This record gives sequence, C-alpha cells and structure tokens, in this order.
Amino acid sequence: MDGNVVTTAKIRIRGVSKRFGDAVALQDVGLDLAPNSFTCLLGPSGCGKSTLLNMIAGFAEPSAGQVLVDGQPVHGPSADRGVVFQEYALFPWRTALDNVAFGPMLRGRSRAEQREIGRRYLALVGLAGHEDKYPGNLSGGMKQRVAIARALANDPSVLLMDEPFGALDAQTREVLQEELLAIWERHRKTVVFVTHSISESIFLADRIVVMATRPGAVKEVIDLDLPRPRDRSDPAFTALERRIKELVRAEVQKLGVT
Ligand SMILES: Nc1ncnc2c1ncn2[C@@H]1O[C@H](COP(=O)(O)OP(=O)(O)OP(=O)(O)O)[C@@H](O)[C@H]1O
Repeated sequence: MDGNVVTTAKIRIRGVSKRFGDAVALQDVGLDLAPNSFTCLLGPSGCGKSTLLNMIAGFAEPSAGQVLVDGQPVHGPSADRGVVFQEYALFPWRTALDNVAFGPMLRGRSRAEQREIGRRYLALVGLAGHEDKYPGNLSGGMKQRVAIARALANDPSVLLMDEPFGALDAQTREVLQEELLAIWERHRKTVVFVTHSISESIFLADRIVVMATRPGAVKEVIDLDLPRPRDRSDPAFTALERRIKELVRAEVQKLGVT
C-alpha cells in the first residue's frame, strides 16, 4: 500500500467528492489524520468544510471515494464520533445534566450511571453546580460547554466540531479554545474542527487544511510546530496568520466576494 502513514491514520479520506445535483461541493479530497491529532478545516463560506465534516460524521455519503475511520468505511453516525455544532443543538426541555446523559441513556446505562456520567462531564467543562438548569437559562458559552460535555459523555475517540465557538463573544471564545485544548491534551481525542477564523485555527491545530473553493478541495495542508500554549502575539504566530490570510483571500476572490 502507501506506507506507514496510511496504516496508522485514524481518519482516512480517500478521493472523496460530493455533488449536490449538478453542483460539485467537494472534489477529490484526500487526507490522512493521525490518531489524537487536532486538525482544523479552514476556508471561506461554501468551500465544503461542513460537507466534509458531515461525511466523517456519517450524516452524508460521498458521491465518490471513501471515508475510513479505524480502517472501516463510514456509512452512518456512531457514538464513537461525537459531534458539536455551532447552534448548540441542545434539547430545551431537558436539564443540562439530562442533555449530557442523553447518549449514556440511549446506550442503556442505568439512571444512576447516567447521572454520574452527566455530573462528571459537566464538571469537566466547568459546569458543576449547573446540572439542573435548562438551556434557556444558560449563556451561549455555557450552552456550548453543555454541548461539548454531551459529545464527550459517549467517550468518543473522534470529536467533530463545526464552528463550535462561532456564535460566542471573543473572550468566551478564547476561554473555550483553551479549555478544549486542555481536554484534548488530557483525554486524547482525534479532533476535526471547522472554522472560518485563521487565528483560531493557528491557536488550536496540529494541522490546518486550507480549503479551496469552486469546487471545494484541499488547497494546502500546513503542519504546525509552534510550541503550546500558543501566543497570538508571537512573531511566528502572526507570520503564519499573514501567510494563511493570503491563501484564504485568493479563494474569497475566486468567489467574487471582496
Ligand atoms: N444539502 C445540500 N444541498 C445542496 N447543496 C448543498 C447542500 N449542502 C451543501 N451544499 C452546497 O455545497 C457547498 C459547500 O457547502 P458547505 O456548507 O459544506 O460549505 P462550508 O465551507 O461549510 O460553508 P460555511 O462556512 O458557510 O458553513 C456550498 O456551495 C453549498 O451551497
């Protein structure tokens, strides 16, 4: 086959294309993501970031090519692949604890186990003491913490995040970025994180996949070796930011949006 890199990939995307009718959303995407790596998919609106994430999640099938996780083709969602969306997607009629306990409930855990898991993961995201609150009584940042806890409560090996912090104010967003990294470092998940934000991608990722538009494709893969925790004012950080900005700007210009 193609050597060691391939056999050790946690997620393997092979020649993946996706069409919606006549429109080509993604064309011939190939990527290998290592176990426990943190990958950001970065690019302007419409370049197919969510489409790619949805195919890894198993919400959609490629029109051509294959997505493999642990060497197995993905044909549907799995509890081993947790998903967090921008829009929280919490059940408004369930408490924070019962939102987090939802996965364990589906998997047939006892009520006592569900509550224990719910408490544990809410504490992990800094929400101990908020177990009995309903989503309507939580701030945006707290709702997103609940959504992350809910995804983690199944102990997935893969965490798929679609603009999870996009709706948050800048300060809350930075705090959650730091906390997500702390969780990732402690619990070792393979993370795929969709974002429009260049700074967010450099702060978080081991690897940034800059996407091209029209059709959606991989434009450039950037492996980062900046030490953590990363300092946004560090010259190496800002130099990379400028470089990626140029790459993304060329794609935005292709869309005729300036
Ligand atoms: N269900 C669908 N039916 C038809 N076209 C779709 C569908 N989903 C996505 N598309 C199209 O596929 C392309 C890629 O969309 P996608 O949402 O993956 O992009 P994106 O990079 O995630 O954008 P954004 O950053 O705005 O979320 C777009 O042109 C979009 O209009």
